[in-house]
Amino acid sequence: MGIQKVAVITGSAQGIGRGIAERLAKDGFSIVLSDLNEEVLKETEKEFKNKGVNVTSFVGNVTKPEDQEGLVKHAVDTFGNVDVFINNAGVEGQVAPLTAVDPKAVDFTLDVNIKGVIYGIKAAANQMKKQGTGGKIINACSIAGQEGFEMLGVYSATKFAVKGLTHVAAKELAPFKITVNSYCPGIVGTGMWERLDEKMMEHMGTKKGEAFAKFTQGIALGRPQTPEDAANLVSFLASSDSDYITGQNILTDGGMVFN
Ligand SMILES: NC(=O)C1=CN([C@@H]2O[C@H](COP(=O)(O)OP(=O)(O)OC[C@H]3O[C@@H](n4cnc5c(N)ncnc54)[C@H](O)[C@@H]3O)[C@@H](O)[C@H]2O)C=CC1
Ligand SMILES: CC(=O)C(C)=O
Repeated sequence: MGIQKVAVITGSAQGIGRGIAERLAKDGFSIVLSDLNEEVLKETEKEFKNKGVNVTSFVGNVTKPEDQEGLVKHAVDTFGNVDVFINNAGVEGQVAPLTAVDPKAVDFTLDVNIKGVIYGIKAAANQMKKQGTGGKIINACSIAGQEGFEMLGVYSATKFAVKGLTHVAAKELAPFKITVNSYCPGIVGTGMWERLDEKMMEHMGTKKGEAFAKFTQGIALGRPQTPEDAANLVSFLASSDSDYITGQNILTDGGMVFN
């Protein structure tokens, strides 16, 4: 193999982001992990190092443009360049009908899920343009970016925004051979769904585990998704096999939302 390509993944201390980082490491990338949660991030970095992965980490908040610039700078200082940048970090925010949304929760969810992706695209694309060798920007969308889900109105709106940003960035960056796509997972058993399940207890009158089970019943393939399932798609989007694909928001949900 030639020079190792470099992949940066936000929100990669745990959950889907960690699964993506593990897969891209197996695919031969040098890995830049990044997260707000320093403790879990450092533990994950240690585990990757113990497995022989060429890895570094950066503590950062995706809502802060200066952190996104710092993340890219850290990747370049450590490994020389950025080939793939994955805007994975996201939050579920409040679970509530639109008649009960809390303005602070709205701001928080929009900040992380929309502004975080905008600033990530900006920092990554400017670096890739400077390098002049193209690149791949990959965003975390969701089934909720393809169909609105009740009680998840604000979250759904942010994921529809990610879908739109993916279209725009793909058009603007195509002249520089930078492709921009998103992965749209379904019901993935991570910390996010543990919290969603708990928050839904209040509004749906469910017991622990019941909301997750109810949503899972809607999956044609009959099982919840794993981070590895989502990472399989991201691996393809990060590879040269996806070179002729841009501006697409691709479902990986076991058959839940049908386009
Ligand atoms: N879990 C699911 O069922 C689905 C998740 N997604 C999306 O996939 C992405 C990853 O989700 P999960 O791994 O399930 O979530 P998670 O909550 O398990 O992990 C998210 C990670 O992002 C980090 N993070 C949160 N806010 C951050 C910020 N401001 N700056 C930097 N890091 C931050 C957290 O510390 C955490 O390590 C999110 O964008 C989510 O919306 C999409 C569809 C389904
Ligand atoms: C977390 C998420 O995107 C859904 C709809 O499950």
